[in-house]
Amino acid sequence: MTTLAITGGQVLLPDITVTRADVLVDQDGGEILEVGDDLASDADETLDATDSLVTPGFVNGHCHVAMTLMRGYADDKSLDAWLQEDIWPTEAELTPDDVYHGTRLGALEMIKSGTTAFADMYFMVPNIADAVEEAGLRARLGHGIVTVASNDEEAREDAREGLEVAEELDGRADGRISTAFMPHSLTTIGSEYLEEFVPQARDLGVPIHYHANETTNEVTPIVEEHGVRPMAYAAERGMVQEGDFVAHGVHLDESEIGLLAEAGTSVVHCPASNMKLASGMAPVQRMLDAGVTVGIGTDGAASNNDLSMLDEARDAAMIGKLETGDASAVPAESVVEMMTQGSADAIGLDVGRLEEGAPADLAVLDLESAHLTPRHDLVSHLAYAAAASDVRHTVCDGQVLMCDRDVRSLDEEAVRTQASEAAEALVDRAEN
Ligand SMILES: N[C@@H](CCSC[C@H]1O[C@@H](n2cnc3c(=O)[nH]cnc32)[C@H](O)[C@@H]1O)C(=O)O
Ligand SMILES: [Zn+2]
Repeated sequence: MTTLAITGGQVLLPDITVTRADVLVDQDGGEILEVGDDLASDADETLDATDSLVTPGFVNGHCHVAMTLMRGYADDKSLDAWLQEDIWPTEAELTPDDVYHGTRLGALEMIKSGTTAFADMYFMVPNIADAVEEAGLRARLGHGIVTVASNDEEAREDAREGLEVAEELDGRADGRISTAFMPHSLTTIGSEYLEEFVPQARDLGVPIHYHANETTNEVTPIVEEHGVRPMAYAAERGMVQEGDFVAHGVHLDESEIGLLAEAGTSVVHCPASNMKLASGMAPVQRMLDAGVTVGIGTDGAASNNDLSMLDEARDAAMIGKLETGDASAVPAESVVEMMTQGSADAIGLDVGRLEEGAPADLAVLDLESAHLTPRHDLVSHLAYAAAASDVRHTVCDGQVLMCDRDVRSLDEEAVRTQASEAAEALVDRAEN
């Protein structure tokens, strides 16, 4: 057995308390052997964690990773205008190579900011899987199905691709890749396609993931056309079941929150995207009170504009207070729980907890900086003060992806150069 020890640090435990401990990892099995005292002695490799905080790797519950290529390309617009005027025309020019390079760039950013697992909805998913495998990350991937602008044949082809991706990529990268069936949203895919294809996804045994209730424009048309709220509409089509997860859930009423809680369908909260696109404020504290599993996601880099879960955690805490008018809502413990266990549970990965037997996915944050001084409460620091650049080591599945800010699984320089070139050529094609 090859072992890795992370020594001398403060460790964030599953009950969201911090204690002084070492972590011993079985690298072959990718599993945590022990969290305790003096575990260093005969490990094959040691990562120093003195004056550092060891946390579970952060879990980004909803993303479109390859959209890093469009970071900063179209800002300051509402969701509909942004998608229709800028994003979709540019995405129409994306090549499989672009998606690969954009995903590698996003993976690099995630490794550098302590994220070890994510859920992703995009297209050309085999190229995404290649980049994930190379980067050493863990992911739940799916093909985003949109039928609004297609004829029947194209729509069914797109839905079939969603099924194929879910079936064929599941288990790739030594099991680090799993899949889901991903209709884009309740308003961008026709009801007849949901009725035909959701049962087939159920037969594959994969979860279903989609954007829901992100803006009022995603609520009103469903109420007008079908006479029920979107979550009831989704439930009627078999899309609100245990293990399913929706992105956003901004405009949810009490009946919908109750439905999600009862079904065991999770919500991935994307606060930065919701603020930037002026979509609204999700009722996160009410969802938590009702027993809904809530995770946190960045959404794509073009509506955020970064993939740092630490930024997202702070945004979640801040907007949670603003939404309720109560400064005790969505406290530090809740956001730290949501960015680790909450997101992991939402996307159905058995990660997010540093304990014996758990997958060895973790991040180590350097605490020796002005903005993390003094150290009254490290959970508070994680939620409110820590930044992506504080992350010094990242480990996924027992493998060291970054050591002392040096990324091992990817050539940082090459990834950035190739992604920049792909992004420039992409925008050129889209504009000419
Ligand atoms: N098969 C579809 C792609 C769907 S992937 C997921 C889509 O979600 C888009 N997207 C990114 N952020 C958001 C958001 O916040 N709400 C809705 N859609 C988004 C993204 O640009 C991408 O087009 C097609 O060929 O167009
Ligand atoms: Zn999204």
